[in-house]
Amino acid sequence: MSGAGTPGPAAVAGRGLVLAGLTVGHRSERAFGRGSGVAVLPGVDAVAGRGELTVLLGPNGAGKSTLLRTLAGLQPALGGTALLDGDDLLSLRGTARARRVGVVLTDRPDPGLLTGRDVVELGRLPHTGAAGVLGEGDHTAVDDAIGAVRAGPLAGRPLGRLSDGERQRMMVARALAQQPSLLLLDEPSAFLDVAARVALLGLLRRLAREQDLCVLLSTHDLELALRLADAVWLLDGAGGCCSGTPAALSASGAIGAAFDSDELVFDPAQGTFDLRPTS
Ligand SMILES: Nc1ncnc2c1ncn2[C@@H]1O[C@H](COP(=O)(O)OP(=O)(O)OP(=O)(O)O)[C@@H](O)[C@H]1O
Repeated sequence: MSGAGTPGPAAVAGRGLVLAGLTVGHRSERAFGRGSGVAVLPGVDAVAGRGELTVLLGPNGAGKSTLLRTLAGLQPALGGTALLDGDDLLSLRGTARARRVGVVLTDRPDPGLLTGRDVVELGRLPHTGAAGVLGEGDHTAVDDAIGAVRAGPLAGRPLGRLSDGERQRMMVARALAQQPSLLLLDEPSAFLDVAARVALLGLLRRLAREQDLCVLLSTHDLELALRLADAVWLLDGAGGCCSGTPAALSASGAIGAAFDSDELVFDPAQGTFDLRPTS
C-alpha cells in the first residue's frame, strides 16, 4: 500500500488505529478455521488517527464491508495485525472489545417497542455488568450520547417510528454510549437524503474532534467524503489500498484511477465527478 499526504499528529504519535499487513477476506467452506481463505484485501497498511474522520472509499465489491467487519470482530482476519492505541484489536473479545469499539452497521434493527433512549441505554451494557442496571454515571453517559447527536427530542419515541436519518443518529448515540475510542460505521448514510447525509458526516467529524475519537466509515458519497474527511483509505477494486489526505489522493490521480468510468471522470481541481464528454 502506498501513502499520500501528511498523516495527522494523532497518527504520528501511534494513537488510533494502525493496520500492518492486515489481510481480510472470506474463509472457504472447506477451510474449517485454519486461517486459509480467499483474500479480498491482502496486506493492508494504514493508519486512522484519534480526533480524525477517516473515510473508506472504493467501488462495489472492493472490500469495504469485509475490512470493517473484520475490524469490528465479526469475522476473522486472514493475517497481519491491527492495533488500537497500541493494543491488539483483533484479539479483543466481548466486554473488553465493546468498551473500546462502537459499531454501526447498515442493518435496520427491529427494536420492537423500544424507544430511542432504550436502545441508547443498551450501549451501556459493557459497563453495567450482566444485570444491566444503570447507575447515575450510566444515565449521564446516555444523556451525553443523545445530546452529542442532538437527538434529545427524539429519545422518547419508539425507534421503529423514527425516520431513517433520525434512527441512524440514535444508532450513533448507542455506539457513543459505549464510550469507545474507535467508531466503525458501514455506509451510515446509505438510506439518507442529501441534507441528512451532509448532517451525519458533519456530525461524525465533529464527534471525532470533540471526543478524540477515531472514526472510520465507508461511504459511496465520494464528493462529500472528499470534502469532509481528514484522511481517506482508498480501495482500488483489485485488492490494492492507498491512503492519504483527500487533496493528495485527488491530485495524485488515485481517486480518478479507482472511480473513472466510460461515463464519469473525476476532476481533481474541483473534487467532483463530471460526465465524460462524448465525441
Ligand atoms: N460471506 C462471503 N463469502 C464469500 N465472499 C464474500 C462474502 N461476502 C462478500 N464477499 C465477497 O467479498 C468481496 C468484497 O465484498 P464487500 O462486501 O466487502 O465489498 P464492498 O466494498 O463493501 O462492496 P459494496 O460497495 O458493494 O457494499 C466481494 O467480491 C464479495 O462478493
